[in-house]
Amino acid sequence: MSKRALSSSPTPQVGALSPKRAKVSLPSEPEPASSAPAPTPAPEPGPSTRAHHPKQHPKKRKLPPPPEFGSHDDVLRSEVERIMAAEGVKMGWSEGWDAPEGLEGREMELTVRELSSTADSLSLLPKPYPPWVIVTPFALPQERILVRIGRSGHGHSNATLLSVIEPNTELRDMSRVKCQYFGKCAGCQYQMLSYDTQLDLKRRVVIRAYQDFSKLPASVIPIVLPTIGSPLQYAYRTKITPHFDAPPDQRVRRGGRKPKPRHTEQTNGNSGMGFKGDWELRIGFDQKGGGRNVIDIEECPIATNVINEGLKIARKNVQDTIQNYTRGATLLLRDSVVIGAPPIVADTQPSQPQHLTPQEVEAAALSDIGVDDGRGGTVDGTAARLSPVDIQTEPNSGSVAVAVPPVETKFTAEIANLDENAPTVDDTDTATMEDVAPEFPAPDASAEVPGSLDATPAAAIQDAALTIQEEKVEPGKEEHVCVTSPNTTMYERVGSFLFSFPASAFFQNNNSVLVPLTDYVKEAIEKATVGQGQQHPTHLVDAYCGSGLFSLMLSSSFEKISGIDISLHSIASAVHNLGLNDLPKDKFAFQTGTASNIFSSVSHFPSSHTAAVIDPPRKGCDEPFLRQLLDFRPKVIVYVSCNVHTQARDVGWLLKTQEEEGRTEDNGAYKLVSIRGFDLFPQTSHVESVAVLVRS
Ligand SMILES: C[S@@+](CC[C@H](N)C(=O)[O-])C[C@H]1O[C@@H](n2cnc3c(N)ncnc32)[C@H](O)[C@@H]1O
Repeated sequence: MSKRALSSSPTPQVGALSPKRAKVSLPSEPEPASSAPAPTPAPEPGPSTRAHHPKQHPKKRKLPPPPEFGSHDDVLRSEVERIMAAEGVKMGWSEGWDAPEGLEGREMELTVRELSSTADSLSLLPKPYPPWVIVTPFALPQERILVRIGRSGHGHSNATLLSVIEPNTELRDMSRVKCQYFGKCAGCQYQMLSYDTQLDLKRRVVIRAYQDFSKLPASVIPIVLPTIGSPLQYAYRTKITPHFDAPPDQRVRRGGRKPKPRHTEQTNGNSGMGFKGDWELRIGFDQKGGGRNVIDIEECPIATNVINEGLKIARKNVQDTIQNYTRGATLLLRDSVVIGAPPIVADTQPSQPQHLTPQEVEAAALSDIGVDDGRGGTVDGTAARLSPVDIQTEPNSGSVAVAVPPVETKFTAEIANLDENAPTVDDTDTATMEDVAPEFPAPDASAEVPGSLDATPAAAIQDAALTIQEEKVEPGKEEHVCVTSPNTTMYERVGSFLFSFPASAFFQNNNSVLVPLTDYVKEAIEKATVGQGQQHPTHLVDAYCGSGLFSLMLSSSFEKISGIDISLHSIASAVHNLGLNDLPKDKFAFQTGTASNIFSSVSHFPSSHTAAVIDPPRKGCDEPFLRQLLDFRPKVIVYVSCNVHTQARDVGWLLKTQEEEGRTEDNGAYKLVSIRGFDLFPQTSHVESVAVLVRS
């Protein structure tokens, strides 16, 4: 791909790219909303259009608080401010809230200026409008597009793409699109692009993140290396969480009150289920820019085959029992390997609904990647409600609904902490392996107990809610099942290692790239030490270790390994995974607790011979952790993150703070030696970033 194809020229040379002028029909072009104001032609340049210039609002508007650092909205804010600054308009958070008058509801043609790190196209209103950015999903740089302008925000208005009048044929090829919902669903943004282009775009996201969010001078930021691609670009996701609403006439809030019907609710006049009024059950994901609208999704091509098979059955279960729901809920579907099991017979008998504890929600929601829905998901993804990859956190509940349809009994998918005896995770709790292992929840009698080598994994994986045997098992390959119950023990194989964890817990969602990713981390540590003529570190600190992915995958290179995670279940799994993989338990120490607690327990580790792998959730590390990391001074730090913006902030903090404290290269200051993206999320704008810091 030429560099120009992605460039951000304010006056794009559309003709030079000889784009076809044929209009591109999007596979799922949004229908014009009937309530939208009548389209108004874009103003002709000239004095007669002055009425469209922004006016001061007579009354002062109450501004929303600035977005959370590194969130979708924060990244968009930064990009809008950069474009406005290039147009001579400097904006702090309190400026730039007055959109040109009469813009909302207008249809107009625009030329896309560039693609944001949130995968939205950014255009400027044509002259004689004042500088004002229009944010339109699913359009590409230099394309001429027809949009309908929607709500405005800080320095910008959101728009719906109605058609691509003049496509960028260097980038866009609609025959690449594999999903019938593309262009509507909030999950994927990049299916029309070649995979190489996707990887280039992700590299650019990493570059911009370090430029704009690290506060570091360009001189200390190394050249960002090319993004490593995912071996699978479709059928890779091992977890999806579609959701649905309860029928309006059945909905009950906590306390028994009936909620008001939502204005955005779409009706078709034919529920076919005997409900009063017009309502249609939709089980799926958020519509991009569609408020709370859910798109009914029958299959998701980025999810594995076994998940798509599971989705069919889970959807049928919900359709057959929707009359029992008084609240909406979220389905959990995860792909698990079957370990040494006889074929598991599909059991589609629904069981009672299950709920996660707030601790499980925190661990799961904070650590998962969210898909941007253009409505401002927070850093931890919890506010990006209805996306394909989020566990849904119900407002004010602190728990997650997992829709396992009930039989006969009417129930409220009430999101309360039912499990009062659930183990609590206190920040100061630093239980040892022995402490946590017995508390691992054994969802059913056949479930295995961590630490026990006599477990019967095949039985443990039997999912009361739904198990589906994958139809075709290629010779030499393992069987997979679709797990829907949060307490079921999952299995994933990564290289020669086997990992188990409860279905409610965090595990990376693209298995196909985990060997390249963990190999890369291993080699980065080696390169930074042995490659520089030094000794390989003997000790490993694995902060935010989950169920032990990095600890186990890197174990052959270290003598002692210590891991910490806030999730009790993940730590119990990490301990159990040692046994599953025949690893010596005395080499490892896993503990539950907040990440900064790791340092007091590794004071005996020789810091000059210690490597630290840190892999926090999207919100990044907190300052107490970074402070102690800096004081502990491991020889190498490998920072892995699914949010490069918070990673850039944290790396910036480390380098700036050591400088303020008088560290230089001569007296052991860290140097940022490499940054590289990994594509764990093909077809989406998300990127995993790996930054390596080494001290002298
Ligand atoms: C992105 S996941 C990484 C897990 C693991 N490294 C892996 O790759 O499977 C982040 C992990 O951080 C944990 N976590 C979240 N907040 C934490 C905190 N304050 N202290 C320690 N762990 C935390 C979550 O439970 C989750 O397991």
